[in-house]
Amino acid sequence: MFHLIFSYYPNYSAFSELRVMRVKKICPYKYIQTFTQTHIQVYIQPTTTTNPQFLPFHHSRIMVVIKELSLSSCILIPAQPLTPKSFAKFGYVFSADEQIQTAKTSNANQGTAVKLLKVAPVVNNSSHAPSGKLATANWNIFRCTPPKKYIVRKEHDQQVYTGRVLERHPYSTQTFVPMGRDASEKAFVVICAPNDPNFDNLPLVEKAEAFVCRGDQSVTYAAGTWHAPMVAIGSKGHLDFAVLVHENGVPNEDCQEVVYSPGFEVSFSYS
Ligand SMILES: NC(=O)N[C@@H](O)C(=O)O
Repeated sequence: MFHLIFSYYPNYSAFSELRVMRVKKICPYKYIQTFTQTHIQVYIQPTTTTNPQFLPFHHSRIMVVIKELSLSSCILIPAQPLTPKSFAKFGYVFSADEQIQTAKTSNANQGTAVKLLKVAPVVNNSSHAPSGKLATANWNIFRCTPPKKYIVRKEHDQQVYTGRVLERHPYSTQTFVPMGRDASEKAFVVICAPNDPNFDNLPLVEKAEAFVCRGDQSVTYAAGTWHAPMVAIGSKGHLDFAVLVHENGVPNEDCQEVVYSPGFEVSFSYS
């Protein structure tokens, strides 16, 4: 009997070479990393020695690829600095230093805190989901490792990240709050694309935009906004995010993905 512990959908034939693997004490995650950003399924065959605590994924996680698209030409997206204004078409940014001048505020904590009110929405539209299964608000933590394999350093400190996936959470906002990073750091890159009304509201990747984000900025993707999986940058190792999203456990309603071949490129710099 096999357990599905991590499920991505293949977008190339290598998946057919995937062997069902016996879990030893290696982390199957390393196995997943041998694939590029595509979708694969990794099964395990529990053995008597398999101790659940060694299983990195205690439950199956289905990412549903709704489309695989070929790009006829390379798309290069120059990243811009993230600000509430520059990101407004895709969602919301909260960053105390930027919003303390503009947000509605009140006193709190017996006068020892300034409370910035309603700096970003929290949306749960799961009542409109086909399954009718209501989602719960979940705080998850994403420990993001910079995808060094997909970032190439060019001349003049230019970095180019190649991404191949855009995804959306059709019925929920998703907020990423970086933890433990300084306002002075360029800590992560977010990539978003508008819907293409002429193509089933799939991403209009030619109009995608990218944003370099500081360590004190949080982003909220509006419900249904196409975005790339989080891209941590820099040389400080992993970047942890507290992530708020509504999930009902129905894969196609929690997260839909579009996979591109070849990928799109995002240029950014650390200076
Ligand atoms: N790809 C991926 O993990 N996306 C996350 O936003 C998620 O939890 O769905």
